Amino acid sequence: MSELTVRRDETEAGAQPADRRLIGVDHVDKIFDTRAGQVHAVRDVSLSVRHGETLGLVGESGSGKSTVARLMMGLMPPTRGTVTFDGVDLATVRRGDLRRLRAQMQMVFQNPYGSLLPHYSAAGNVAEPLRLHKRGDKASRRQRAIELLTMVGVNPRFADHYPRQFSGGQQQRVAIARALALEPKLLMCDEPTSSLDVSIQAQVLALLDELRTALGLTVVFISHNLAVVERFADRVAVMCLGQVVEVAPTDVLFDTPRHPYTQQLLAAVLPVTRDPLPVPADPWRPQAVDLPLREVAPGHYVRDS
Ligand SMILES: Nc1ncnc2c1ncn2[C@@H]1O[C@H](COP(=O)(O)OP(=O)(O)OP(=O)(O)O)[C@@H](O)[C@H]1O
Repeated sequence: MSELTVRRDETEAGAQPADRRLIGVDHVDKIFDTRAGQVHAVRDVSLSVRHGETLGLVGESGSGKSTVARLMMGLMPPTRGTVTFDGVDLATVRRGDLRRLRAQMQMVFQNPYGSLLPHYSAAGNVAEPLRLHKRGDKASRRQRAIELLTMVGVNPRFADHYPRQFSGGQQQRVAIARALALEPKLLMCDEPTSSLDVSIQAQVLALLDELRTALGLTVVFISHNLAVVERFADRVAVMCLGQVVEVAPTDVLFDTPRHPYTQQLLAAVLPVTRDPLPVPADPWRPQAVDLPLREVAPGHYVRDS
């Protein structure tokens, strides 16, 4: 790791001192060139994720959540700005070092079946990252895969079953076991329960909850389901039209949402479980504005609109 370029970042809106950040996203834009023109998917996003914390990322479809997730994982470069992982600038890191860093960031996807290799058994799927990263021999990888399957609640008797032979919830457990195989620091969960039945969702969330505590994982949790985010995240960032419009500790954001978009988002879903929040008389219309986040209370940042 000594050859890695280490950036000591300044702090940013919603951020922590550099040494407490596992992920640092600083003034990042992402523009996609498409045949129909440019898509400005992410605009001046600054976010940090502390070691061991769970950051919830919410916002309507197309607001840029998955793009931010992919940028955080170094799966594509930002058009502007910097992304750091454990103090390392992902844009300047060497290819081999990036590969090693990527082992520390693993993703759990919405569709577990689509994310598993259909012709590999459950144990084969879980052992695959170990094989790719040349960890251990075949027997020890299988042994480790079986331990991981057991840890996530898959009966090792089914280790040689194929993904199609499992239920959706069990498939997601296998996918989680595979994500944990390389002992990552970061688990990027992109709608990890959206494709599952409600009762199964609760079980998978409980599992993720146990694992993050037991393994000290840092988690970025993307979800449309605000009730889940409220339960699961330590802090929440709200995205709209490619921008982060508000960041706050979860209880603060849900109790006192300050940005009109956040207020509308919460008002749209929360009356079922909480007292309804007032809907602004003149509903806020999303606009792509380039204004900085303002700190309205300690740790609570809002974009002026
Ligand atoms: N590879 C790409 N090429 C062109 N445009 C893209 C690409 N990826 C994302 N976009 C566009 O960027 C914007 C943000 O997309 P993104 O998938 O990040 O949003 P999202 O909030 O994750 O949405 P969803 O909740 O539906 O997954 C959208 O307008 C999307 O069409």
